[in-house]
Amino acid sequence: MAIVLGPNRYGKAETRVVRVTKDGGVHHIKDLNVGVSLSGEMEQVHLRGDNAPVLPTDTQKNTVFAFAKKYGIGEIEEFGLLLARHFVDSQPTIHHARVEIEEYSWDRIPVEEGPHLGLRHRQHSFVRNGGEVRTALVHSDGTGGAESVVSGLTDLVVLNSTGSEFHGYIEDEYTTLAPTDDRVLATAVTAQWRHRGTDSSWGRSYRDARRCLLEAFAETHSLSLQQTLYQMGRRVLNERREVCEVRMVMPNKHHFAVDLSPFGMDNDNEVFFAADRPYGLIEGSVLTDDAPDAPAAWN
Ligand SMILES: O=c1[nH]c(=O)c2[nH]c(=O)[nH]c2[nH]1
Repeated sequence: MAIVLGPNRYGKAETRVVRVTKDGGVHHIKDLNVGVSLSGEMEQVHLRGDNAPVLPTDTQKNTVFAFAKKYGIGEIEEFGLLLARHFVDSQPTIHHARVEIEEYSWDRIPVEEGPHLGLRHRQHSFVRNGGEVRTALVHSDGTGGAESVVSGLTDLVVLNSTGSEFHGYIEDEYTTLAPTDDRVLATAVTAQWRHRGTDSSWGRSYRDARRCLLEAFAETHSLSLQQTLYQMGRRVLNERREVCEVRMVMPNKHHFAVDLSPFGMDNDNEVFFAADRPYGLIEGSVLTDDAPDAPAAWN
């Protein structure tokens, strides 16, 4: 029996880099969490501990900081491509780079929240935006080689307080769920969308895709979260032709109407118990029929 080395990769996970760009007194902030993962000719390090082909993960981390200074941080897809191409192009032993980025957004402290703040402070004081996190996943075999870009977001928390039904499902001997023609539908959307190419107007594309997800969630009269998920993906694909596949993960954040009859009160879908677990977990992808197969893009 022979034993061989299987697929492997290595890198520095979760480098937290904050880049402040100073335009006179006006500062801008980019706050990222960057994961780098490299693969290539790594037999000898695994088999013999010979580190000759290894670009240390410490160096990978330093490269993230150095590139933040040297090139600044624009759209995260762009920064991901820049890093991924650099690792493969500069190191003969590295054949593939995967760069995963999360972006946390900061807002300037708004006038309503800090009416007494002077202009100087408004230029360099920020409040963390508690909303969703923007994401990017880039794969590159180097400049001119195979590449893929997947954009996305996590934790986009949305709720429809009506316009949602759920009935007509299988009823077996264990079913207790009552059918409903009016319920709260809430979820925390994780969505990722795969681009056909590697040069897009990343910022515009992101904002539009996010808007499509929100509009479709709000506008779909839902008979199930599965149906809503499909409509959300469909909307992105219809409006953003540079995107060919959308994958979504949506927990059903159940809101149960509380029985207030013991207190002599009715409850016309006004008071809910927001359960945190267990929750239904709805996952699915929506793609165009000409979407090229690209399982590696999601790796
Ligand atoms: O939108 C829903 N989809 C389901 O599959 C499901 N199952 C369930 O119990 N409630 C719901 N809601």
